[in-house]
Amino acid sequence: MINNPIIALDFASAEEVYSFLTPFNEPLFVKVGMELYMQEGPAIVYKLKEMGHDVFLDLKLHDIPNTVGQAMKGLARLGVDLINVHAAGGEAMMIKAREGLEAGTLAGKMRPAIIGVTQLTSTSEQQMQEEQLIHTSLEESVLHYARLSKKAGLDGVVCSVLEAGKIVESCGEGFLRVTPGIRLSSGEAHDQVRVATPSIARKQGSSHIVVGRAITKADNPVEAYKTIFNMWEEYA
Ligand SMILES: O=c1ccn([C@@H]2O[C@H](COP(=O)(O)O)[C@@H](O)[C@H]2O)c(=O)[nH]1
Repeated sequence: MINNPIIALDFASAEEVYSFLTPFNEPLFVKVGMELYMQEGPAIVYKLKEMGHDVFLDLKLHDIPNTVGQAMKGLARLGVDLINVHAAGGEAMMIKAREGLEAGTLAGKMRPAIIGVTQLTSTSEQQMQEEQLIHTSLEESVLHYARLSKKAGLDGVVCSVLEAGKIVESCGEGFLRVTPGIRLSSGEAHDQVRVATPSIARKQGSSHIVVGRAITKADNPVEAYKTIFNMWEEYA
């Protein structure tokens, strides 16, 4: 799996995706999230793979173990490169998710890497404590979910840049730290709380960054992508 910045294709239709991607003229690492998948279904994923892009299918599954396992078995057929579940679903759910992916992956193909969402990058410590009734620091909660994801045999986690370094120390360099909440220093945070620039992400231990609006809403998305790519690569 390449480690180029992952572009979040948060669009409402396939047409918008194609017109966004046309000026890039190169294979990218893209993310299909709930907004796009709920509108366009598996067809958009097949099409992006056919176009030569790496695909992160960000559906954040969270249900009972059997349901998630069976869903993953079906999703494995799409041939994506990276997929995720909510670590809050628990160890048994994550094990079933991984086993479902293994069972559904077509012969001769690699199973997608699977990662657990720890605490969303839009969550603050205060919100976590008050709304989830988790009485520890946000960092400790993220680390707990990272260790649990590793125990369940997952390949890494979604976390913010702020926790990435501690996860390397605790789970090792080979365990993925996929970090959304990426902004240029001049950029608006929008609904994100735990944010950082691409350079800080690289220095603090992210293995991958996910970037949506800083690219998709830029006046010149190709230029914005190049800027972010260069900041990310500079500290490799
Ligand atoms: O904790 C999480 C998990 C997933 N996301 C997703 O990443 C992108 C971020 O978009 P921006 O426009 O760069 O804020 C978006 O698709 C989220 O669903 C996340 O932000 N945080």
